[in-house]
Amino acid sequence: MSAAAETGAGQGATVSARRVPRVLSIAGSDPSGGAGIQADLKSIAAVGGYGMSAVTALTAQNTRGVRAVHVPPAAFLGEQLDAIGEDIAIDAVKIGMLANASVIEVVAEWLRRTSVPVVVLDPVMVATSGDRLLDADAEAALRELLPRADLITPNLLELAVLAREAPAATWAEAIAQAEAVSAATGARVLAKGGHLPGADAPDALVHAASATVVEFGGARIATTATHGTGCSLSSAIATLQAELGNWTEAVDEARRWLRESLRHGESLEVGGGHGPVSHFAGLWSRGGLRTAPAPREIEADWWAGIADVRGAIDELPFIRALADGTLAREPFLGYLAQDALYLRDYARVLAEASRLAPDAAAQAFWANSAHGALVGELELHAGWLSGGGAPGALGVPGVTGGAPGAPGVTGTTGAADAGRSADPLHAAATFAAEPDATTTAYLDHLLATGARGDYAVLAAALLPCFWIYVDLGERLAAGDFGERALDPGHPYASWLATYADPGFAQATRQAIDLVTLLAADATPARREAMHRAFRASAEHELAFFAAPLAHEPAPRLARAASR
Ligand SMILES: Nc1ncnc2c1ncn2[C@@H]1O[C@H](COP(=O)(O)OP(=O)(O)O)[C@@H](O)[C@H]1O
Ligand SMILES: Cc1ncc(COP(=O)(O)OP(=O)(O)O)c(N)n1
Repeated sequence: MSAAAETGAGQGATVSARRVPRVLSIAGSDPSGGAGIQADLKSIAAVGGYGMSAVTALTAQNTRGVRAVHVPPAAFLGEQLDAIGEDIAIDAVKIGMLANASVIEVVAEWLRRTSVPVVVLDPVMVATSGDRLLDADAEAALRELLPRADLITPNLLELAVLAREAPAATWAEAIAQAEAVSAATGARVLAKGGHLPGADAPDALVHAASATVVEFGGARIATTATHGTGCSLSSAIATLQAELGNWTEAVDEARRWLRESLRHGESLEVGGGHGPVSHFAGLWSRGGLRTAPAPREIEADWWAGIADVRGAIDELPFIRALADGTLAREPFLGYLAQDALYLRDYARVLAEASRLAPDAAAQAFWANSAHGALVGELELHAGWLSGGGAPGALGVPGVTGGAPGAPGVTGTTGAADAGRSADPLHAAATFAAEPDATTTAYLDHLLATGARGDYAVLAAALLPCFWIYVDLGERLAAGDFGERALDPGHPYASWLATYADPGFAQATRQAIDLVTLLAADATPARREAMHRAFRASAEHELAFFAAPLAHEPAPRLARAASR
């Protein structure tokens, strides 16, 4: 029967799924880190569990073999088990090396009075090196313990001992032995083909009570790094069973993880014998090793990373002339005409972000921003472009329009107050101009980012339009560009007022929080892609501000250091 064919008969449905299962390994110590409790704790963590360990025995071993075994008094194992069990709810137990009959008795007695939902028993008898890890006279005690397990995971030689037969020479014989052991104990048995000769390394989950045999195929991986594979597999299965509550799925996933770890074992270069598997290879390659930066760190880092762009914007003749009121009307209106064209498509990209957003709050935020960019902003533009005059006055109530390109704004604008444009979105003058090369380049960047469909990267690309304008507005309002910008008689007073709009500042705060949270949760590669998109948009902002007075010498960009 294939894994997919099993219907779930006898799947151990009593197990309640737990996101981070608390898993106890009762096993021996391998100081070389490849087998025993060391392998168990790594395996439990690697597949998503919280690992604990009660040590049955200390071995002196490395990748070449076992040199000595020391078994502390069994009563001390009992103390370890009680200390854990009396304080911590245990979702699964994995049992490994038990050393002798006294140790087995302590474990059996503890299991009798402890309710553990998942018990996986790896009946460790002899290491691959040939060294004994269980006293010969302890086999009978081990047999007594077997029915306490939900799953037993013997290798080929251990299976033969448990079945009281000669080691299986074929895979079919191994499955037959596993059926016999399952029938005798009531437990599931995982027959393992690791010690079989041949190109395949199959496993089979055998359950006599439900007459099911689920086979897991797989080519043998050519590696010497097989030390501790049995320990690692059984711990991973215990953890995954506690999480998934389905033996077939737990074994399937544990095997997929083990095979990936086996493939990377040799690259660890641990020891000259049979080295360990690389328990975290998959996590290391997929998740990265460094702790992700917090949203606030990303905010500071990205902002510092465009210090050069912001500095260059501050020095632009357009910004300086806008601030001190000397900007001629023609370049100002030219700027507004391009900004109107920009906003029309920027709103489309905001709407695309809303479409891609994974939750309702983000969806509403981007949709509201798209609406604000179209309605609030374009009304303001239309007022200037159709009438050619300054709409409204500084501080007109209800003027909640943001800066050019600033979304997230609503309310009556100066243009509406001036009554010049009843329907700005259709006012011919608003969109009369052709987009110039700078506007086209910025929009191409945003539209292409939107079309690629990566929500986080798109959100990062949209952010500079909020952030740079609000920063500029706050500093203009604070007089950083000269007192003239605060003068109600300034020719562009009502326009400058929109830069410092509190509603826009609030929307910008939301956008920063949203994007930096996405970046903190992203993989390093994705975070980097977000950062690149953010930086590119910031550079487009600079070009956009420079364009109206492009004949003036543009400031040079001295790129700021960024992480
Ligand atoms: N070279 C290999 N390639 C692929 N899988 C392997 C290899 N060696 C062992 N395994 C797998 O590792 C797990 C442990 O098996 P095994 O080595 O038989 O047990 P033990 O480590 O208890 O002796 C099984 O899932 C087995 O199929
Ligand atoms: C302390 C300790 N426990 C168990 C083993 C056996 O490990 P296992 O996973 O069965 O694999 P091999 O190392 O025997 O291939 C051990 N060596 N030490």
